[in-house]
Amino acid sequence: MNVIEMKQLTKMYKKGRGIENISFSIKEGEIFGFIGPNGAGKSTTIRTLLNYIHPTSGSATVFGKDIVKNSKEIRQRVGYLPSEVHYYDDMKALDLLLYSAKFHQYKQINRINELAEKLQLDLTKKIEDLSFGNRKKVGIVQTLLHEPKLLILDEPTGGLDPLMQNIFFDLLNEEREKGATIFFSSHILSEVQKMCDRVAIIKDGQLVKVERIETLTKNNLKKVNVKLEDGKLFHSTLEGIINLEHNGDNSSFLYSGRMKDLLQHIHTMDISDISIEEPSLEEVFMHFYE
Ligand SMILES: Nc1ncnc2c1ncn2[C@@H]1O[C@H](COP(=O)(O)OP(=O)(O)OP(=O)(O)O)[C@@H](O)[C@H]1O
Repeated sequence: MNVIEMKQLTKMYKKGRGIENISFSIKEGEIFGFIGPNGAGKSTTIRTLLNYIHPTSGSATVFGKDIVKNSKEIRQRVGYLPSEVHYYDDMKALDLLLYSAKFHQYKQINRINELAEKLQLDLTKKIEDLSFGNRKKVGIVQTLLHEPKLLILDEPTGGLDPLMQNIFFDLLNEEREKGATIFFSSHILSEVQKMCDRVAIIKDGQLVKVERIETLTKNNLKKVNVKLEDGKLFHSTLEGIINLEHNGDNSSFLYSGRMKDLLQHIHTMDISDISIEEPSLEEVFMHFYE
């Protein structure tokens, strides 16, 4: 079953484009990444799905329900973490979270303490006295506390130190094991690579690609490192070679053509060392954005 389904979803702001004709679906139980640089349209897509802003055209469903007609029900069933969390500053973290639990008609109040303990969050403090990262933790507890079947997370790791990011990802894995579907946006590709089953890439408001993570990293593109004898530098005009860089007497590049062509091309060169490896998602991503 598709938990999220978008069909030609479009949002035009008065000042210009937000997103155009975005169509993709997310299946139940998937961890799905949404990747793109600043201003690409990730937040616009997410906010449209939750009906905080209205689509200009196209449609979408969450849990099979129309995002405009059934937005109240959808918001109640989803755990949504916005990229920037804004709260009533003079409330204590615990009071805010109790209020939130009530909104979701959630009764397991112990869970607030359990989550706060894992995230090392002091619930007795007022929101205004918390650092940016600790406010983010309040947002994370708020998002996870009612054990939603769908988590929609907009740049969830911003403000968390690397140790805390790992704790957060452990929490997400726990939710996934319980059967939750997770949709999260990021511009940090390594975390998407670590967590997600599939990824959608968005650029200038348009969908570039939806792909399984393995396919994306194995999709023909290779990272090649070469060292020539006598400290000579590698140069080539072979089609498919991009991003050639020299570091000392090492050369590296990305190659997107047939491997046979590359091997035929270099076999007469005085190569002293070579490695051909899978590129990182960052490198794959750069390739799409050339
Ligand atoms: N409220 C708004 N009014 C007008 N234009 C907006 C508004 N919000 C976003 N935009 C524009 O829509 C486009 C997409 O922005 P959006 O915030 O969705 O991108 P994003 O991928 O989430 O980026 P970021 O990572 O910076 O949050 C941008 O060109 C942005 O300037």
